[in-house]
Amino acid sequence: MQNPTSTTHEPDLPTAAEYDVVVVGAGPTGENVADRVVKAGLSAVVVEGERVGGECSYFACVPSKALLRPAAALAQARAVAGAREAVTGSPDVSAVLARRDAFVSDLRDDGQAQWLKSAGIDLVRGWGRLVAERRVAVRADSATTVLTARHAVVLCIGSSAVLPPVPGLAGISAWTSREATTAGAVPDRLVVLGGGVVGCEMAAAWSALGSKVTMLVRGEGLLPSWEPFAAAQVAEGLRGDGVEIRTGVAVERVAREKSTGVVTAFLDDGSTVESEEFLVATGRAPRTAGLGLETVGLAPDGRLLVDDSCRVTQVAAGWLYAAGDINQRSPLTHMGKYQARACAAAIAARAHGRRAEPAPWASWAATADHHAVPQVVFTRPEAAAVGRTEEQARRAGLQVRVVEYPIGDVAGASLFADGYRGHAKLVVDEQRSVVVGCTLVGPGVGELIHAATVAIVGEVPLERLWHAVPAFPAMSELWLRLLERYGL
Ligand SMILES: Cc1cc2nc3c(=O)[nH]c(=O)nc-3n(C[C@H](O)[C@H](O)[C@H](O)COP(=O)(O)OP(=O)(O)OC[C@H]3O[C@@H](n4cnc5c(N)ncnc54)[C@H](O)[C@@H]3O)c2cc1C
Ligand SMILES: NC(=O)c1ccc[n+]([C@@H]2O[C@H](COP(=O)([O-])OP(=O)(O)OC[C@H]3O[C@@H](n4cnc5c(N)ncnc54)[C@H](O)[C@@H]3O)[C@@H](O)[C@H]2O)c1
Repeated sequence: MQNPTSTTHEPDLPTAAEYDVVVVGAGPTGENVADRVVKAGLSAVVVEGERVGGECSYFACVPSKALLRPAAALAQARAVAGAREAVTGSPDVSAVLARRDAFVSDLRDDGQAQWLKSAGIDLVRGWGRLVAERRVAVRADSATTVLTARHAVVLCIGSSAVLPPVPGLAGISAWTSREATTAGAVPDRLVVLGGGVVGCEMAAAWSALGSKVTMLVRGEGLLPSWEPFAAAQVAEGLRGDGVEIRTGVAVERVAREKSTGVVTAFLDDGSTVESEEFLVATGRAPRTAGLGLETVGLAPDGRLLVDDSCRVTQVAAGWLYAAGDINQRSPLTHMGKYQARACAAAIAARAHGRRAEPAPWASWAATADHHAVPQVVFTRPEAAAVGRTEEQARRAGLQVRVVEYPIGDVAGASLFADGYRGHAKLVVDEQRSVVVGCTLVGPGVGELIHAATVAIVGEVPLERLWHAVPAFPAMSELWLRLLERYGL
């Protein structure tokens, strides 16, 4: 559409600029919204307060996987006779950290900023704040820029770690996922509070690099929203690597001894745990504080409710959107990028005068959020899931049938690793004869889960899935075995 217009006033007055779309936050979600609307012929500016690329690129997905991969590669080689003999020693810590640093570009965002430019997207650095309908003020270096959106403001500002109200926590320089993914040295001992995905992955990563890790978990086990067998096998893997997992415990207070730097956690069972570092991995919350939501009639720290096109339903006139972690629908990078594609399609369609009602599976509807959110936990063994667990499917009132299979019995798996251990569970909606959920645990299963995503999204009847023949001897022959066990 039109090119952005901009007016520069006296130095102490705000600079004003107008775009079709103003995106706040240049994480994976914001970058994709901007890219897609520009490709659709609209003008776009992205506002970023920290680094272009967001949490994912520097403090989350990328560095955590870079930390985890070397130990996984070693374990894979050690699982194959003939290769095992060539592998000696343990991971080279400084090489692992150097590779991690390279993956996060030493925390510099020049490359991603350059990509924005090459994609025709303007960048305004600074923290954005809503100041009125379709207006975002950005303050940086004592100057303020006011950006006006002709069609849409899209909030893609992500989430930040939640610190629970544990007495003493504020005074011990506790790690959050940011420190856990960027640390430059291996702590002798690390305590991890929380048994979710961050807790499990960081326990695996730092334990493999030589830290003595203790996980403090308030519930009965790890990964509470996963199939119990998957959580149990991840716990078994962590324990096998020397991680101590203490379940059913709460931390009453923490303190760091000044002279030694040692942190002591005092638990509700009367025991204590000491460590050099203490990682809080107890979930994340949207970064809505200070965003100026009240200036457009929303509660200042309130939850943003969105429809399937990510349009905020509490705001009249439909100009405000929220995509990615901020809307709490599916807080994962790939789902944020998916929402970005849907949201951008909706904005572009509406800008061109179409209603773009978010009907299920329309290109402007993030329908998969409700049915097929894949996730891989990169522990050893890996766990991968998509769709509903058996319990979730039953709670949803579906007529459920479950099929399970030991992945190690698949020829491809036994060739992949000697004595391969893994397990698969398929949840079938009997009424429609379609897969609604799948959970896999075992080495390399992260690469197998997409087949289940395709089956769920495509609502492929099992009788037709039968004709999707997996190659021999690949691990994906698991699909044949599952369908045979189902009775086909
Ligand atoms: C340790 C860890 C590991 C993870 N691993 C994975 C994984 O393997 N796979 C996966 O799919 N997901 C993973 N996640 C989740 C993933 O990081 C998030 O889902 C993803 O980053 C969300 O993207 P986003 O664009 O919505 O937000 P973010 O990546 O958080 O980006 C938001 C951006 O907005 C900016 N911003 C915020 N407020 C403002 C403002 N007012 N003005 C201007 N800019 C602002 C921020 O600086 C940031 O750059 C992980 C998370 C953690 C913590
Ligand atoms: N591989 C991946 O896909 C990946 C990796 C890391 C993070 N992530 C995403 O990042 C987000 C954050 O992950 P996370 O692990 O921090 O959150 P989470 O919600 O997955 O897990 C938090 C855990 O902390 C526990 N907890 C909460 N309050 C507590 C307290 N006061 N004391 C003790 N335990 C407490 C919860 O019971 C839960 O088990 C999630 O959306 C996750 O999916 C994804």
